[in-house]
Amino acid sequence: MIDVDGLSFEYPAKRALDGVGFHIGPGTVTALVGPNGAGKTTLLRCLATLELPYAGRVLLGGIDTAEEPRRARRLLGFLDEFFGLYDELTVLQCLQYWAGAHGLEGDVTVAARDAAARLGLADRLEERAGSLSRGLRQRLAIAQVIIHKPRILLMDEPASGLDPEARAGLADLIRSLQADGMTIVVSSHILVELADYSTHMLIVDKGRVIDHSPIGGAERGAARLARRLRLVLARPVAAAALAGLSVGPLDLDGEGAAVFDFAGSLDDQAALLRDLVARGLPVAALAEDHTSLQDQYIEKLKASRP
Ligand SMILES: Nc1ncnc2c1ncn2[C@@H]1O[C@H](COP(=O)(O)OP(=O)(O)OP(=O)(O)O)[C@@H](O)[C@H]1O
Repeated sequence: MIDVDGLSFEYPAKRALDGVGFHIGPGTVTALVGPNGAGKTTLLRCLATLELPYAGRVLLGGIDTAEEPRRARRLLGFLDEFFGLYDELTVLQCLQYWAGAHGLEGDVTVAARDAAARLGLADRLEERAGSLSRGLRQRLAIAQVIIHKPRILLMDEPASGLDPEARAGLADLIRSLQADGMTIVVSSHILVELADYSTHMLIVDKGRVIDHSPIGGAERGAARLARRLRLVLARPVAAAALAGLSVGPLDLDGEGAAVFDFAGSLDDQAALLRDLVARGLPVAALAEDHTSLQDQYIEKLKASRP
């Protein structure tokens, strides 16, 4: 759905992207991560046709963005890190305006109300955008860029300024947009949250792609079949004590912890826990592993540096 080849971009005194290439499949959610100044925003702006690369190609749904930018833009929703709103308009008017600007057919008010409801803004329709709090402005900006149900959604730091409840709401929204078939790229520094909904991680550093891989093993991929679990034992045990488990052999580290992909249901997870306890193992925890994305990121970044 997104194909990038040999992409380079330079600001007057800085090469921000240097021969970037990758392929993003349809229906995936890609976490775009990297240190400050790595080139994430520049990359998203090139994908969104807002910057013209000095070398390389970007294809969106097979459309070359340099040759047919207007056609490519119809596939796109883009949330800029520093977005602007029409402060004098109400929430409803902002959304009606964007629905009209995208040439939506049918009743723009229905589309506007629908997008507002998805972002928890249904009771704010008559408030002026200029009077909204930072987090509510962020939600309105997101509603604006999904109102035309784009096939590709690019978001630069969408969680910044959102309170914890709204961030959880954003994760739910991203999952539901993915379920609608949208291909999504999200740049963020909050890896624990990205792990909640991303299927792939694309790491950039110093304008280059360091790594691009599915999160939690290839079989997880877009279908999110497997979850990553972390087992923690109160003390290390002999490998033989873990033989014959339904998940196959587990590789305990020196402190008695193991991280592994688990394709079963929550009932299967409960059965695994019962099995571990029945074996007399000192189980301190068996839960979804939310730290692994951060660990993977740090490891891959370190490995890429001399
Ligand atoms: N308008 C600009 N003019 C000159 N240099 C720029 C400009 N915008 C970005 N840069 C430089 O290009 C490089 C990439 O910046 P970019 O904003 O794409 O990084 P980023 O990964 O999004 O960073 P952050 O995580 O801090 O938002 C940085 O070295 C930055 O200083």
